[in-house]
Amino acid sequence: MTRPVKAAVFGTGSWGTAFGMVLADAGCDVTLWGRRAEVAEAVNSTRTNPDYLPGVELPANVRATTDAAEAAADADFTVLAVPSQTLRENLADWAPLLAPDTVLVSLMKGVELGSAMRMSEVIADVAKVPQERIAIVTGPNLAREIAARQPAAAVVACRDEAVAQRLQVACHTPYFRPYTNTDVVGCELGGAVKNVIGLAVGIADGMGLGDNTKGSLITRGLAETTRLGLAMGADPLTFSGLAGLGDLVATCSSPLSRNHTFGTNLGKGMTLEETIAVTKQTAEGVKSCESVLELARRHGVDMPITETVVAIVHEGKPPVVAVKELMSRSAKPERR
Ligand SMILES: NC(=O)C1=CN([C@@H]2O[C@H](COP(=O)(O)OP(=O)(O)OC[C@H]3O[C@@H](n4cnc5c(N)ncnc54)[C@H](O)[C@@H]3O)[C@@H](O)[C@H]2O)C=CC1
Ligand SMILES: O=C(CO)COP(=O)(O)O
Repeated sequence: MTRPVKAAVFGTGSWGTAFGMVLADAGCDVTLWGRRAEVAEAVNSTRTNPDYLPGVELPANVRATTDAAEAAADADFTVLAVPSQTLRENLADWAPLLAPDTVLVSLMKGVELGSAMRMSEVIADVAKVPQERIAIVTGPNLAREIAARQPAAAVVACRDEAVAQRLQVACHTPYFRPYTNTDVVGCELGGAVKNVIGLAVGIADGMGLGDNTKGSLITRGLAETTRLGLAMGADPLTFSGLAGLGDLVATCSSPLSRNHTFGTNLGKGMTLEETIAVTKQTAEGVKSCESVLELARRHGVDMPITETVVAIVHEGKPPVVAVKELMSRSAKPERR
């Protein structure tokens, strides 16, 4: 008899835990690694993660540990679900513990500050594994909705299509429908930049602006994401798929999105410090807007919405002034 697929999930935040549940529902044996003993204990003794997914009962084939070696042992898939800006440091500790042929799976939607590396690049750099053994999961997947087993589609991307297909099987459930893609660059950029556009839409919502503004920001946000993607070798069609438009729509529409909510608080007039103080979870766009802008500059790509978000979040530009400036840019054809 073959043994069940084994998955280790590093990070017991809301998405690590919810995706662990998806893998378990798909038949995998799942071990969550968490930093805090009380979270691991709660998962093992009450089958819940009260800090991150209160009220959600986890399947019996999910357990948790604070011992990284124990989590990593024999894992077919090693899933990484920590904040993008701590991944390098975290993975440096875990790399010596990884099972020899494990596939590393990134759930993260950010770009590293300083290096402007995508998460799959950070993984390759730190764990010294080829891109063919690195996959990502992305798409419109708000953790709380997935944890409620509401239907959603997703993308599993890997340069090696056979590896993407293995992961697709490992996380396919009646409520979670993953599609494969080999355009890792496009899928990762879609996930990271949608957080920046989610901040912009949140700011507009907080200012009391309506759905025309939202529709315009989503569409022009997708246009600047696609421009960057093309310059970086991505397939432009990826951006009209789940990793692009799909995730952008979910994030920009939902009060469950931390990036959207963060932007809304700023748009209502809270300062950056006040907004950070009330944000208990990772809002990747707050830091990644700077690394996305760095990528845009390196590749000579115009990303006016991203630039505006950086100016509001990090340079203290008042949203009202920023909107005026964005609207008074020189007129141009839509497709350029
Ligand atoms: N929550 C969601 O709906 C979704 C989140 N994502 C992405 O997944 C990634 C993780 O997000 P969430 O789980 O939602 O975040 P979260 O804020 O809920 O959890 C983050 C986890 O990382 C841990 N952590 C924080 N700092 C750490 C450090 N220095 N070292 C080790 N662990 C640390 C926290 O203890 C927590 O377990 C992000 O990149 C996010 O963009 C992607 C899709 C959906
Ligand atoms: O990526 C997400 C949904 O797909 C979650 O968005 P937030 O990180 O903004 O909550």
